[in-house]
Amino acid sequence: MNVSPRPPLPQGPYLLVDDSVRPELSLVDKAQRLLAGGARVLQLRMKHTPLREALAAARAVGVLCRQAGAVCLINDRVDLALLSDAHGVHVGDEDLPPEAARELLGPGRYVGVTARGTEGAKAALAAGADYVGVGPLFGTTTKVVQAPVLGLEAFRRVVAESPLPVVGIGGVGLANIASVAATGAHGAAVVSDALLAQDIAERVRQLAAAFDSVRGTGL
Ligand SMILES: Cc1ncc(COP(=O)(O)OP(=O)(O)O)c(N)n1
Ligand SMILES: Cc1nc(C(=O)O)sc1CCOP(=O)(O)O
Ligand SMILES: [Mg+2]
Repeated sequence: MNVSPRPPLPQGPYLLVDDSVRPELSLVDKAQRLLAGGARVLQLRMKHTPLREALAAARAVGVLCRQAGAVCLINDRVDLALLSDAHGVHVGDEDLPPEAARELLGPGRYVGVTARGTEGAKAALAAGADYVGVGPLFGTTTKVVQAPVLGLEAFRRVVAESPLPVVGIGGVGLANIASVAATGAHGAAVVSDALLAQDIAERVRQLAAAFDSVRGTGL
């Protein structure tokens, strides 16, 4: 029985609204395009945006997500999540510890945590997380990650052993999202494959269709 006051995070593609990819597009524009394609989970990742602009973007994207019925998560910043009434945060090793994020956010919002393996996933559960972002699943040029690429087989083991839903991240795109879904992963986080597409909304539809084509088939 799910006794959590938070509904489970929607399954499938998990889209990042990242300020480092397609910087010529505003964060709000990116979010609108992703949501137009049916994105059900957005994470605002704003590593290069001044804090005041980041707060404004978080508030605007939060409104768009609520209108679309999508979950809005803020990368790193619990303060921005609270001020923008976001649905939650995603934190990693360099951010507030998940226990502190949970303390500030209370039981009604999501806390996602980065894990590099099964032990990290178990620790995240103990710290009050709702899901783990596990990567880098494949090679990525979006971020320099100080951890080895897992590959599908190691990732599959983490998914099988994790006590929390797993969202794979790093190099995920249309070419491989079905194989990520086939591991049993709850979600697949995508940055560049969606934002660099000529038609971002159409790419999100294609990503969701590819994920859904595997989900439930036991492949
Ligand atoms: C879904 C998801 N998983 C992992 C990460 C990485 O978060 P973190 O380790 O805090 O690194 P930065 O994104 O802050 O560079 C993520 N953002 N989302
Ligand atoms: C933000 C981030 N975190 C990662 C991790 O492994 O922790 S990989 C990553 C970037 C993912 O971008 P793309 O989908 O363009 O490969
Ligand atoms: Mg972080």
